[in-house]
Amino acid sequence: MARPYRSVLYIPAANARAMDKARALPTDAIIFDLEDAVAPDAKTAARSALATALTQDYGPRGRIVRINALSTEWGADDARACARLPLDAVLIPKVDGPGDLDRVAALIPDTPLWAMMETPRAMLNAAAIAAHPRLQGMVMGTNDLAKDLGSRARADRLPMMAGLGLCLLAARAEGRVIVDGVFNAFRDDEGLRDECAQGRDMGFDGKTLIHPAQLAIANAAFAPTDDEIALARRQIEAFEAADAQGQGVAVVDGKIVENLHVETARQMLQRADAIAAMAQ
Ligand SMILES: CC(C)(COP(=O)(O)OP(=O)(O)OC[C@H]1O[C@@H](n2cnc3c(N)ncnc32)[C@H](O)[C@@H]1OP(=O)(O)O)[C@@H](O)C(=O)NCCC(=O)NCCSC(=O)C[C@H](O)C(=O)O
Ligand SMILES: [Mg+2]
Repeated sequence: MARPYRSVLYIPAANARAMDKARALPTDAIIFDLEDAVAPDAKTAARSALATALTQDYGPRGRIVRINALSTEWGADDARACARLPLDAVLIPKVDGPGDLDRVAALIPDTPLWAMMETPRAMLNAAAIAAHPRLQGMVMGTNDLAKDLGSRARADRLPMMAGLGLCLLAARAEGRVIVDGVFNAFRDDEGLRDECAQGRDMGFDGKTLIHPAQLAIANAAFAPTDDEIALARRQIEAFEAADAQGQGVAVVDGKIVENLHVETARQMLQRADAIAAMAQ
């Protein structure tokens, strides 16, 4: 069963207390961050603290490590350290194209790779990045993207829409996971709820988060609701009954249900099962 990624919490790898605390947090996955959340003079200590933290049990939570870019003085050592650590994926920042994945893949033979989608060039190369054979997931880096675009922050995220849409199309074309960017105002619950709803409507699997207070909102926003689950069950039941009578279409609540809707309904039930399994 595919793992859910409703909530993906960044934790600075320099913060041993927060990494320990995360073992009990209701997050689907964790990004242990060696990059932007760690100051330059704390990079080496953070790498050691991360190695210690990863000896602990994180239960069903996905363990993703964001390394520094290979163009920095820390990137290659980060990648070599990750090759020896128990983790589920390595997240590469500032990816511009598939060559950036090749270079990290050469240092880390087996672990799945994820790409930060946060440069204008990455938006234009999204299809090639998504098609890289080692890529498992994409994370939107909307802060860096806004910086490079020179765009203004807007509640409706209009300036982000072209990039978000291109990355979603690319990820879905290749069957990759894709997680939305962070919401910086971590005490603004209403703003976060709105942005999660927008990301969910667009098709993202979940949202990256910066504070534990954001977890419950993202987990709720990206999970199927009880109504959606009930409707999915009724659609499957109605379609199977129609199919048994040689008909290719059923009607539920005044709307047609065809094969493709049943596929969506089954995927939704699988997602609900995967979420329920996280809670056990
Ligand atoms: C934003 C913060 C600096 C706020 O920290 P703080 O002031 O300590 O918050 P609180 O006092 O409310 O914390 C309460 C307790 O929760 C723990 N905590 C806080 N944040 C986390 C976390 N992320 N994971 C786990 N636990 C966390 C505190 O330790 C407190 O615990 P306790 O002491 O037991 O009471 C801080 O939240 C933070 O550093 N957040 C992460 C920031 C980060 O990782 N930034 C980089 C990723 S975002 C990014 O790079 C975007 C992307 O690349 C782009 O371009 O868009
Ligand atoms: Mg960034």
